Amino acid sequence: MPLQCTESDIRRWRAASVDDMSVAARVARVRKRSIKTESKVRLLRLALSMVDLTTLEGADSPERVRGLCHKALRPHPPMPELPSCAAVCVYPTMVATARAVLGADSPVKLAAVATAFPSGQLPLALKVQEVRETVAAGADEIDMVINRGAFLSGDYARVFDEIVAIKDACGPAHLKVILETGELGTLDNVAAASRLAMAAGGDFIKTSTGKIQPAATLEVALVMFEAIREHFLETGVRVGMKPAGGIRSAKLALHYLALLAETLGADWMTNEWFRFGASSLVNDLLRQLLWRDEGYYQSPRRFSVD
Ligand SMILES: O=C[C@H](O)COP(=O)(O)O
Repeated sequence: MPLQCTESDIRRWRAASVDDMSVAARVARVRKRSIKTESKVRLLRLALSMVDLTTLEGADSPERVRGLCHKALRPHPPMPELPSCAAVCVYPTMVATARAVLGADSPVKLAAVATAFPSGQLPLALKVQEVRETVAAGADEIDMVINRGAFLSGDYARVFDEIVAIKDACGPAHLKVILETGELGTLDNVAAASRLAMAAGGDFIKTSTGKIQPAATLEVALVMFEAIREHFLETGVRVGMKPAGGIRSAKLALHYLALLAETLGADWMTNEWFRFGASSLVNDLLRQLLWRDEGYYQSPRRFSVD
């Protein structure tokens, strides 16, 4: 029997209420924090190990995806001691190509967006079929989008049931549930959608597709961290978090990690439980790491294209 939600669950999610002022104040405090040199190097390396290196363009080609996989495996070949990225994230049509480069037991996971990414506007049966075929082609992780139309018109049960069906279609693959927070309008809605997605079985909750503005923000991430913390306290189930879209600087990545550390703590400070969805963050992390090593910033031309 598939997981079901009750009227009382829906009432609880709908009642989610966020104090926007206190969220803004906490984010402002984190932005002002400075991080000491040694911790900074450690955190830059950690951030590198947490990147889902992403390409989601109509112009994606097998060559581009192969290059992305090599970059994720070894972000800067002259420094083989650097960690690999957590995953590559591609469209379903590119999964077989990526798997051929990564190999069977890769340290870099293979994530694919599915469920008619980014709009999600396809009948559920076709979304389920897309997910099954994408996992069969070799994806370790599926990044699905929620049905925002249903969510915003108040049909929470439909959003819940779709996530349950997609989770079932994932089989052994991990499921990340993209809320597309830039379309949800309020932080209250972000909190409600986070709770709903976790209750429906999402292994991760993810902010955005990267196709809608605003994408990830620290404010939205804080609300989602708090929802994850409450879910863990209530159920004992740990859920991961993936801010995605618009995270391009090492400085911003470190702000996310500071917020993560003070909200969810050390247990979440690993790529098992936290990822950055980003197409062009890696080179700025590398520039900062090499600056620490060599004392000056490298030209972006020194690195392969993100
Ligand atoms: O999931 C990841 C996003 O699509 C990447 O967005 P970005 O190109 O703004 O880094």
